[in-house]
Amino acid sequence: MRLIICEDKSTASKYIADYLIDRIKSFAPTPEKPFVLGLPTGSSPENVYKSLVAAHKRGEISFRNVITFNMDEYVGIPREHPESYHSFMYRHFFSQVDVDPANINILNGNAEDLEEECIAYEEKIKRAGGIELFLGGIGPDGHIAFNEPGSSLRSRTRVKTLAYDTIIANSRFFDNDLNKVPKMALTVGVQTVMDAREVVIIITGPHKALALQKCIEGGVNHMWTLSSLQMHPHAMIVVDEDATLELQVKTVKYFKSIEQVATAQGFGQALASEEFVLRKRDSVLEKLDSPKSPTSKSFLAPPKPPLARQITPEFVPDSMHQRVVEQPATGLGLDGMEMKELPLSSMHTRVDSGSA
Ligand SMILES: N[C@@H]1[C@@H](O)[C@H](O)[C@@H](COP(=O)(O)O)O[C@@H]1O
Repeated sequence: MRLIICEDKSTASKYIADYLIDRIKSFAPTPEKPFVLGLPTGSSPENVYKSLVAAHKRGEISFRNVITFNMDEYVGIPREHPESYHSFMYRHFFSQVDVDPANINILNGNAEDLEEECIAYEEKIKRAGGIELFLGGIGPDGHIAFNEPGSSLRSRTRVKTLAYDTIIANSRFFDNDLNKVPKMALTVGVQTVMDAREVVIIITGPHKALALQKCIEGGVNHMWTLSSLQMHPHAMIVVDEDATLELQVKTVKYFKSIEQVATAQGFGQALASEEFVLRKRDSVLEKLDSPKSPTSKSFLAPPKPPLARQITPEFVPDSMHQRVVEQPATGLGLDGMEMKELPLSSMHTRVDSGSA
């Protein structure tokens, strides 16, 4: 893992925007070989989008051959709602760059079948060749996308009920009214993020310092879902100084020193070769297209027949003894034991009357 410590939020955002531009340019995407980019919402990436838009307007970067997959979306608020993640993305990014609308993917929180929507999303990511780079932010409780504390680290795209902390944190976008904040969302899973070839996370502000500390210095733990990144071969967390407040001095020194050495030696993120990635992508597509491949619907449990309620039988009061089935006298007693085996002696005869 790399931890890039920047002076403040705007430097951190600029660092990420420049990094993304370099990555996309050196990938040289084409319609046949698009760059697949995972994207977040939230206040943390806003300045990243601003820098990307500015670079695009200066003619420095094109998103024509970029396919995007957003991390999450609320369930049950209209797409046009100003706080839906659809609106956020169009406002801050998509409407200002040359991304092809057909290449934009955002979960539909109003889908008729939410479960199917999530399964189809996972399959779409696979068909696009997997995510090349997933950009993300975190909540103050260390959640990534909407993978709240306690989420399985193997989770995939699904419906998620939001944690109370998240509802409080996000109420600032809903007139500080908890009742207006949606209580559920669709989100990519921790494993969906982990499957990306590279993950870049932005964390800024003192209110996220504890989460950063838990995620970097603590163990891999489902209560701080970002900590799963410890298992990712190409993870980079970009932070401002304030976010490092809870880290040990030696942690900060270590990460700063490895970056200094990397800069001095002229190397950066060491990713697997492109050839390797393309080979892997082809084998995934082959599997998906094989007749044995589970289609989206077959991941679901077989449809259950509708609940048929039996008509309640008429209640006819009777006396208890009528319900006892009369047994023919067989000479059998309890549990089919022959009567003669039962020790039917009176208690006093069983008392050992031996010496007093
Ligand atoms: N689902 C989103 C997360 O993807 C995002 O990382 C988080 C942080 O938002 P902010 O950057 O505004 O603190 O907000 C929401 O919970």
